[in-house]
Amino acid sequence: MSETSGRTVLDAADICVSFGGVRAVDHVSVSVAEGQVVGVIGPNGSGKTTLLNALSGVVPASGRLAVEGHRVRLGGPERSRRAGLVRMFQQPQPYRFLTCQENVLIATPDRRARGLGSAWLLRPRMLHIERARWAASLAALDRVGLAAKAQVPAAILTYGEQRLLDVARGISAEPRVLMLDEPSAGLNDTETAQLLVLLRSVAADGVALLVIDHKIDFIDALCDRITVLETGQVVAEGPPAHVWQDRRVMDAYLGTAHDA
Ligand SMILES: Nc1ncnc2c1ncn2[C@@H]1O[C@H](COP(=O)(O)OP(=O)(O)OP(=O)(O)O)[C@@H](O)[C@H]1O
Repeated sequence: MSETSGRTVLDAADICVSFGGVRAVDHVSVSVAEGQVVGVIGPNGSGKTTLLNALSGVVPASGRLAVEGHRVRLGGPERSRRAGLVRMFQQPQPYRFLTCQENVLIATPDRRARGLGSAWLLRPRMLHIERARWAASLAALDRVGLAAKAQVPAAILTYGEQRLLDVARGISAEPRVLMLDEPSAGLNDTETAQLLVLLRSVAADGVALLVIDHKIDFIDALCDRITVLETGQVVAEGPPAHVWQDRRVMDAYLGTAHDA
């Protein structure tokens, strides 16, 4: 793990989300550089998922969002997606009756020329593009260790494999920012360690990662920086070693043993 000094890819400032009288996210700012992994931790109900929802455009939010220096208007999932934000959910969400490869293929950007002219006149080119998409989908499955299961239905994968399939789909969507909500949930220690290596390799490709998780060892080993939320507000931020020294974080995560 190293703290990168790449250019900023995700820059979110002053993000606020309210549900009726509840301010779920309260003036939260977070930025992630190219190749960097930023963790978001905090107690249940502290606003972590809602922050990701705001950045993905699926809940009404105020504040400013920029991806690679380009402003993205909040509140539109398509706008966030077009800007390069890709979101993975708490529960793996494969299409259960499609094969693993088909699951990845439908997450792959489709750059085919459209229209009747394209369909016929550009046929050789389209075939070439389709072959490349199929090869890329297999490469993504290989990268997460699922190449041997490319042709089996997603329904028969274990829970851990479904998570890996989700990561393969995320990578194939060519994200600039990959946002993961509790990716290690339900994984055993070996699977969690494999996921850590995989996510670091995705970051090494230059993708900016924003990761919510409750497993502190996983977050500590994975992240370059950590943002800690409590009741919707940032209460600590910085490299892991700095954040773990924060008294509020110690109280919340390490109990009161440090007082002894
Ligand atoms: N759609 C919604 N409608 C009303 N309130 C909501 C909604 N979504 C979240 N909340 C509230 O917003 C606050 C933050 O919830 P959120 O799910 O973002 O927390 P979290 O930190 O992700 O929690 P957890 O770790 O349990 O997933 C909570 O008080 C929650 O009840």
